[in-house]
Amino acid sequence: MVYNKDTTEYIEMVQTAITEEQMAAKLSLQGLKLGFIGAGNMAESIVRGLTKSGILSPSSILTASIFDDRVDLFRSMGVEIVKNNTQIVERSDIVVVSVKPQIVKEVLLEVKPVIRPNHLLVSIASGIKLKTMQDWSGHGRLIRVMPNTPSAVSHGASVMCLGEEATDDDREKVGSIFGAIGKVWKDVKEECFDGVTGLSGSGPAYIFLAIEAMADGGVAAGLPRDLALSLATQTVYGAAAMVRETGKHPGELKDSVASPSGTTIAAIRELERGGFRGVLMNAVIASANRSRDLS
Ligand SMILES: NC(=O)C1=CN([C@@H]2O[C@H](COP(=O)(O)OP(=O)(O)OC[C@H]3O[C@@H](n4cnc5c(N)ncnc54)[C@H](O)[C@@H]3O)[C@@H](O)[C@H]2O)C=CC1
Ligand SMILES: O=C(O)[C@@H]1CCC=N1
Repeated sequence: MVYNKDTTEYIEMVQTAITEEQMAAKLSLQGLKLGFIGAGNMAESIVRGLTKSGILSPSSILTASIFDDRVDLFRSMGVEIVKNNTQIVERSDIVVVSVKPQIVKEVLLEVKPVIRPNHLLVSIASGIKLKTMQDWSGHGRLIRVMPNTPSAVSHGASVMCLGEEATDDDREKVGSIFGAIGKVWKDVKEECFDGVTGLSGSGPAYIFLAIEAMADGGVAAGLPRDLALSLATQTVYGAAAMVRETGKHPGELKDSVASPSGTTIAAIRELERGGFRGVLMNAVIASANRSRDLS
């Protein structure tokens, strides 16, 4: 789409520095109401990312919460708070089910009487399959998504899988929502979802742990705490950017840091002695197995 410089969309694009693609996504979501059943950490990350992207205004988003502090937090972001889960569905076009997997059945049975054919249900619950969601909700217009919390700062990783009655337009709309808060893989087979949960769903926590541990190492080596934490953070950020932007294999990039008989190879020897790679691999598998158990 090429914009005429006099259109309001073009002026808004220039003023807010959003891309043409983001503007097209924004226009496709105009007038849409997005409801969240479950106002927890992941819902908060999605809402923060969406608000930052400008693709949806906070007033187009609604939720209800059973805990006052969560209500206050979402209200402070400009989100509309309604009385209960039933009202969320009645007032929304797309409803994101963002409660713990153990609660999904209860909330779907609760809202089932007010689900209409025009509603699109999106589940982000780990382990709960599309078929199970369809059985509980009596609704086939479903999309399953596995996002992650870096969505809050526009660096999320989300994968999607369509239920049998979801349309191409549903796919594009949900793709635009999650694409506005990071990268999205729109057509991932449902059988990959446990592995995705183990890798990118839970993965930010492994890296937060690594950043904390590297900073602790810096402190142990005599650095001030704030410098150590800033350096650990920037090092992880820079390493991830290098893998992404050079397209090189991480092994090749690792080799370029490790000089013969130098400091890095001495450190890598310690990591290998501690089973670093095996531990990380096992962490991904443990999370994937837990996701499988939940289904
Ligand atoms: N936290 C994360 O990094 C990710 C979470 N997920 C999935 O997102 C879902 C939510 O996870 P979190 O946000 O971490 O959990 P959370 O515990 O922070 O949020 C769940 C929210 O649901 C609310 N809730 C409980 N019962 C309710 C009910 N009957 N009706 C309405 N709300 C109710 C709770 O008050 C809470 O605020 C889970 O299914 C999880 O598997 C998926 C990807 C990443
Ligand atoms: O810990 C959990 O169960 C959720 C799912 C993926 C990340 N957090």
